[in-house]
Amino acid sequence: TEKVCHLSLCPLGTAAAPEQELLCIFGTGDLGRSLGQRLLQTGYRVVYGSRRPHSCGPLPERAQVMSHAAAAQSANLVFICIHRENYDFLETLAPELKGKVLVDVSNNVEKNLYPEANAEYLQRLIPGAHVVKAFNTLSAWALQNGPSDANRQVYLCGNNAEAKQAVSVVATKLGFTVLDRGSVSAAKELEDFPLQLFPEWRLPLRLAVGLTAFFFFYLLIRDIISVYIKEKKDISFRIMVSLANKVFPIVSLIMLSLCYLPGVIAAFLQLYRGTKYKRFPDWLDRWMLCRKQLGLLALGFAFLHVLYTLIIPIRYYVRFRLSAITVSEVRDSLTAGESLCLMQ
Ligand SMILES: NC(=O)C1=CN([C@@H]2O[C@H](COP(=O)(O)OP(=O)(O)OC[C@H]3O[C@@H](n4cnc5c(N)ncnc54)[C@H](OP(=O)(O)O)[C@@H]3O)[C@@H](O)[C@H]2O)C=CC1
Ligand SMILES: [Cu+2]
Repeated sequence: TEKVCHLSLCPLGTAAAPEQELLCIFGTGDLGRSLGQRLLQTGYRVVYGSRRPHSCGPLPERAQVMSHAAAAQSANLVFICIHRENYDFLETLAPELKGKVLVDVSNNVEKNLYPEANAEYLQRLIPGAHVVKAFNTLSAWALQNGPSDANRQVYLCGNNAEAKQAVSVVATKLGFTVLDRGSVSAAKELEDFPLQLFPEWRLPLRLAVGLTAFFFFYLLIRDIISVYIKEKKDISFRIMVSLANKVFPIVSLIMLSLCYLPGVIAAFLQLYRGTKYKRFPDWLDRWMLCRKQLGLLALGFAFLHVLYTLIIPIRYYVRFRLSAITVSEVRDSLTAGESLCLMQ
């Protein structure tokens, strides 16, 4: 209350702003720097813990750098912006980190690299601290530039409710929406998130590529190679536009039907079972979940079909114009020649 009074009494409001909270960041790498910059912009004070406090790379202005132990002691919340492979030294800091909230932001380069999640490993190294897994689904770039529509959510999990609360307050102040995923046993799942690049698109995309390849080769053999063998006519110039324009609508219609079919199957299944409160079989579940992607791909192929259909008449028109010009020029020169003859 003293600070509030002080502020309201000061007419210009310039003196003594309320003391800002001090947060600690271990590691002065890409992520540590971006996070620190963002925290400073939000109004926090930041202290870095580093192996080389005097010779680390460029850090945001107004941030302090100290040894790990000194930095840990000065703050209650420590972001561990270090790769899991280098966590082991943290064990020696257990006394300084006792009772602190440790935020594990780490990711792995592939799934199931280690038997336990990074956050669980960190908790095992420092049992006296409260580990919270958070921010790992964001990139350093997204952190530095602040939340965008695509990157608004911060997933977190941890065993200690107060620790989670403290981290979610920081995340909210940074402008993110916090999604609590439960206890630290959810950390494995959170660590796998960044490794799944658009998982729901994988199956539909493979299907689209497979269908396109299949119909392309089928039509190539049927329309072009067979004509070449039978009639010795080379119409390979058709491959680029006419043939492609046959493939697109076929693939588009198949994808569209695949988009609607699972809904119909599901409806029949529900009628057959006489209830809608029963799980669908796994294959149907997965199929239902990628309907949106199937539909969007179908739309994409239909769009290509429209585009190519518009291109073909333009091509013919240009060819027609060219031949028309040639014909009229030949005719002109002929008539000119005739009149010359007549004059002679
Ligand atoms: N970069 C990104 O976009 C994202 C990164 N992450 C995670 O953040 C963590 C850090 O990533 P990033 O900043 O990119 O990595 P960097 O390699 O850029 O930085 C890692 C930092 O860790 C410290 N460090 C390195 N080796 C050791 C060691 N043997 N002992 C102690 N400290 C060491 C160093 O800091 P110093 O020299 O000061 O001690 C170094 O700057 C990783 O776990 C990563 O998975 C998560 C999401 C996104
Ligand atoms: Cu068509």
